[in-house]
Amino acid sequence: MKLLYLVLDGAPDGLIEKSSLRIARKPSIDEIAKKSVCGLMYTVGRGYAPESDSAVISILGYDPEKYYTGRGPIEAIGSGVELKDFFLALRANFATVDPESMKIIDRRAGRDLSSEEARELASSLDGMEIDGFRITVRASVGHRAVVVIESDVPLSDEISNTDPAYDKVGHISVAKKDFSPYIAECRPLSDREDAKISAKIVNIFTKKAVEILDKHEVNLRRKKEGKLPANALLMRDAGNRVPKFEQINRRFGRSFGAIAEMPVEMGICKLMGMREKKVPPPTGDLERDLPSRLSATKELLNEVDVSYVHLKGPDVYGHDGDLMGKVRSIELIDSIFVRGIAEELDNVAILITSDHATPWTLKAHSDDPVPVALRIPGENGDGIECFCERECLRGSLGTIDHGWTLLPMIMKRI
Ligand SMILES: O=C(O)[C@H](O)COP(=O)(O)O
Repeated sequence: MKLLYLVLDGAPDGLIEKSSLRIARKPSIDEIAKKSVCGLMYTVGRGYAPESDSAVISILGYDPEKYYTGRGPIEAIGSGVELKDFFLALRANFATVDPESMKIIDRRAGRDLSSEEARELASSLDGMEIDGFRITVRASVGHRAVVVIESDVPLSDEISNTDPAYDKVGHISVAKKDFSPYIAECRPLSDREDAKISAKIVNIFTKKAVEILDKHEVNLRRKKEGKLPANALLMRDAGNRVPKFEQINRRFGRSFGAIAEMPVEMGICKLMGMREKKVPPPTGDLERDLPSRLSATKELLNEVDVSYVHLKGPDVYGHDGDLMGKVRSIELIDSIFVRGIAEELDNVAILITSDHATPWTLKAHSDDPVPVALRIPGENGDGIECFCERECLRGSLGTIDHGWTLLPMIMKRI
């Protein structure tokens, strides 16, 4: 039996009264959930407020503690950057800072940076040399970018983030509830010489980037237009190795395909050997974007056994603390995407879940468990009323402590 694996990025808000999933009018999703077995899932593990990368690796069946090597290399691959033998890759955000004090005014430069503006800004930094190391800077979607330090010798990834919103716990980065609003000094996390070198390059690059970006014509124009300048790069999740996954098709004996909107998810799916079904980059307007996701999914369902579809929408509103925006994004996913695909799913199992919670009350990822609904045609469901945290809490799947156990269990059932 085929499977549609639908991930609503950041949709959950936790077991709170005003949960977007509870408030949103989503008849198509709720209809599926009613016929599903349901539960709650800690996508990485209890106590982790994961980023999308470790969470997606986990819900695709791979323990991130064993496989995860940092977001940087994954974002680089998802952004089409060629990684040579020795490198250090970091996820970056174009952000707005006070260039004197390095105080962060907005971690995402107002979230209105166009991909064209980001590309122009990235190209002003791309190819910079620092102490003989060449720096590649590649813009991806909106405020997101990747920085790759190329080297002839191995570079250590044991360095801290300059983005204060995320902390490294081992290799895995977790969102912080509170943080000091300044660009953090990159620190070596070991006393090895190569960690000190990596940290030094990152700090020099960070300062040079602010000098160059603050004077860049794109930012002079943005300031004139009353927009925030994207005059800094916040960096996080350094990695010097590409994760090696057993190819997912071989692992589960089924063909997998992926539709995703962000380089990080596309990078993971590419590394697992999934067929990539490209869609236009998100415009920030779900009504405009969802039809192309829907048509691509209909095609993918005919091409592979398991279609992994990762929709970004709700996460953005969670980060911005916008409850009604988040509710609206879920309602649009329901009315355009899920209602549109429902007629194709008569003999297809569907799994609906999320990679992590991004509570609008927190404006960040949280360690709350995410709801799971698995509908297998011909099998009875739990009859829950609505796809949300509280209803799924009482589902027959119970609480799944580690997301990477879910897919292996499902693949045995369908
Ligand atoms: O949108 C993304 O890339 C991440 O999910 C959140 O990252 P940000 O907090 O840096 O925007």
